[in-house]
Amino acid sequence: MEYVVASLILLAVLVVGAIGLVVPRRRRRELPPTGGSATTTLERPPTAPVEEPTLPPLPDELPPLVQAPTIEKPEPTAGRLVRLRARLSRSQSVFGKGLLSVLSRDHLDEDAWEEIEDSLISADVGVEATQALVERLRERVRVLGTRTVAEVRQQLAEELTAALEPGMDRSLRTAPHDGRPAVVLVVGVNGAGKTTTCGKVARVLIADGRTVLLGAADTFRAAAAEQLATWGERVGAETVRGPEGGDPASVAFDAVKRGIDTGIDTVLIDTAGRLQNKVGLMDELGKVKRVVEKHGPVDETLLILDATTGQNGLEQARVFTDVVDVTGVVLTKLDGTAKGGIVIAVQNKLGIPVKLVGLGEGPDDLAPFEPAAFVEALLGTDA
Ligand SMILES: Nc1nc2c(ncn2[C@@H]2O[C@H](COP(=O)(O)OP(=O)(O)OP(=O)(O)O)[C@@H](O)[C@H]2O)c(=O)[nH]1
Repeated sequence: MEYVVASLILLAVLVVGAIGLVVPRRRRRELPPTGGSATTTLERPPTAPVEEPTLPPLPDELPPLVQAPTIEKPEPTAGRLVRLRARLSRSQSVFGKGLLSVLSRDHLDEDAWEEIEDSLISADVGVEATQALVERLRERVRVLGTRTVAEVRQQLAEELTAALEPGMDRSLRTAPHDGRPAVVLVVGVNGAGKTTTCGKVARVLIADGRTVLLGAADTFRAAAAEQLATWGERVGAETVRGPEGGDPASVAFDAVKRGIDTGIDTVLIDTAGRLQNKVGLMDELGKVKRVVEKHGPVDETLLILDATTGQNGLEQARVFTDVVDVTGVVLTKLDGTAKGGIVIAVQNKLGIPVKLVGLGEGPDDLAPFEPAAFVEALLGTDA
């Protein structure tokens, strides 16, 4: 019995001992390595001293948030009419091919002279101017007797140039004076090309080193002011605008004031298109001019005439001339008509010089008007 009790005690001791040996081993396997230490201290890994991030230095001028529009560099104006001569191709066929081929016939009888008159009238030269021109030409041909094509061409060119009154002053009064900008008022019927002409003239002036401000006195159409401002952005000219439907005279006044305050050379004022038979609108135009003139006289009032409207344009012109004292005509869209003779009619009837001609929709398709170069372009080189 004593042996049994002793064996049981020994067995119990062995079992406890065996458990004691096994459990710590299992625990050790489950625990993460402690580096020999019995206690696990959560230490951060050694770190380098925290440094403030260093920002690169700011540039003197911050780049603009919105990309500024690229300012365009227009072509020089000198010789533009010659460069754009091909645009007169429709008129060229009337003058160069039509007239010259008749004039070069061996015998110029009454029928031939009538044909010549008809061609000139259908090219919008106007009846009176045509008759005067044909009379002079007949006389020269009669006196000269024998005629070569070159001689006839020369005589026709001289007569056409004379009819264009080359002695007229065609300079644009755009230079600042008396400490204030020159003011140019741009007028005409709807769609004649006023806004486009303002933009083209601004380009020319800026290319010549002038500073320009645009006044959007067309307050009827928001799109018109927008169109003008776009031209301004493209060439680097500020545009003064007013609220839609606002008083155009007040916008024009503000534009000139701003031009004076900022020392601008030339202020170009674009007005709304108006029909010459709308009395209220014509009165309004008169008001625009009077209000602007509180700052000083308007230097140039340009009437924009669409060449494709032909003799109708002359009627419009007369009414505008009565209201605002037009100092120069810009004949637009000559590229789209066979009636280049309208230049002669305009000057002949109105006694106002054509100063500029529009020969396309492109930004540089505006040329100073030069009678001799214009006639050369009309007659063409191959005649
Ligand atoms: N072919 C041609 N088109 C031109 C010329 N000048 C202007 N135009 C075009 O004629 C259209 C009318 O021009 P605008 O400048 O808007 O005319 P606007 O007189 O200001 O018009 P409103 O403000 O409506 O009175 C546009 O499509 C121009 O591109 C030109 O010399 N030749």
